Amino acid sequence: MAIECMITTTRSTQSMAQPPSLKTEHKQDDQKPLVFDASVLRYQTEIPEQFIWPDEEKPCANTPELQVPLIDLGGFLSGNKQAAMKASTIVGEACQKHGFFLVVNHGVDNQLIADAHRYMDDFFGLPLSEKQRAQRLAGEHCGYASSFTGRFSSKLPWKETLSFRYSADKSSSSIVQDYLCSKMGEEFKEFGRVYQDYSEAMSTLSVGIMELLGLSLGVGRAHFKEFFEDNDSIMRLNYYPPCQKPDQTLGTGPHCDPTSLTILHQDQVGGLEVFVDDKWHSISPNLNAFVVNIGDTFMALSNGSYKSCLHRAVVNSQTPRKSLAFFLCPRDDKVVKPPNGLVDDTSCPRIYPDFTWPMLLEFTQKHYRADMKTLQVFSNWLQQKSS
Ligand SMILES: C=C1C[C@]23C[C@@]1(O)CC[C@H]2[C@@]12CCC[C@@](C)(C(=O)O1)[C@H]2[C@@H]3C(=O)O
Ligand SMILES: O=C(O)CCC(=O)C(=O)O
Ligand SMILES: [Fe+2]
Repeated sequence: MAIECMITTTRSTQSMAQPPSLKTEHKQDDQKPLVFDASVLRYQTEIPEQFIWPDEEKPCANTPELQVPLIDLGGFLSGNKQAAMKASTIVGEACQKHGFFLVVNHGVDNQLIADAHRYMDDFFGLPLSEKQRAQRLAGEHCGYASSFTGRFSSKLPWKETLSFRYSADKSSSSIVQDYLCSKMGEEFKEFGRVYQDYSEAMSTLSVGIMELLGLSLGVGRAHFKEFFEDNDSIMRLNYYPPCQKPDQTLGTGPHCDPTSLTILHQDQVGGLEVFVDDKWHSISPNLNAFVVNIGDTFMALSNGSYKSCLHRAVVNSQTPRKSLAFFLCPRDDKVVKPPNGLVDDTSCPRIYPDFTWPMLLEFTQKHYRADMKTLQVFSNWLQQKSS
């Protein structure tokens, strides 16, 4: 394995040694703001230095494929007990190792998935000034972001994103459509409807997967299902334009999702990588499958037994890549603590303190450039604050 494919522990140890407030990165006032406009950048032979990643984090050639189980949800969703037991055992093994698995026969309409991809092409194909009608504002996590140019000044991701909030609360049945129309105009009504429907489908699927995770952890189907039934989640459209120097940059830098569960649909281009057994592995595209991964919040809910694993996305010089990510999050007031069945004072003591999702979200947004060990750093910070 090439040395640049390895991640040394030095970096994360250094991060943890400093108070999180020191890790906030500010843009220098005297710098001309950098703009990520793919329609302009594609005509340049070099890429701006802010997008060039350090050698030890650059993409590697010949990444091996990650062996992730393909879970057939068909039997489980239609109430077949044997299928449920089989699926929960396989999912449990994957979650203890790296937290990634694929689901097929998930019940989500293929036409809806295709529409969600098609409307992404329309949106990200708009001129920058039009996309900026939905500009993500400082300190917020929703809206349109062309890279993270306003937020960080180095190791910028080669991507554009459009993010919005989804709420499973009955009184918010058109929250996605209303938000997108309010930002982009009434002509985006159909666009908004597609992502409203898609987010709803993801919410339903994620609650189903929560039942499976509850079974696999031995706490029963109901516990996590009830915890997430009224979820207040985030939907993100990731668009990775082709890059003339794909070996120098990253589409999404190495990170663990701080959220609870991510359901990702990647197109046929490929680019998702996961860090397992000290090296990067790719997850091959499969249009019939969703890639599911455990996030930090669920790692805390499982008292550390299910892993939230480092992942990233690489880009290529030829083809734009798209992925649709639904980040499941609990309602704001829910206390994140593992069920009693997963805690034992002697054999399985609590690893993380109680917190709420807005606390962790604020931490990742305001105090820290979260990447490798967000949950651990956040947890140390909480414990230090309360002592
Ligand atoms: C680089 C990052 C952006 C992100 C926070 C993070 O440090 C790692 C994960 C990203 C993510 C994914 C889910 C939604 C989001 C708001 C979050 O909590 O974690 C985003 C963060 C972001 O875009 O600011
Ligand atoms: O695009 C991908 O494959 C990964 C995106 C991702 O990890 C994220 O948005 O959190
Ligand atoms: Fe992610």
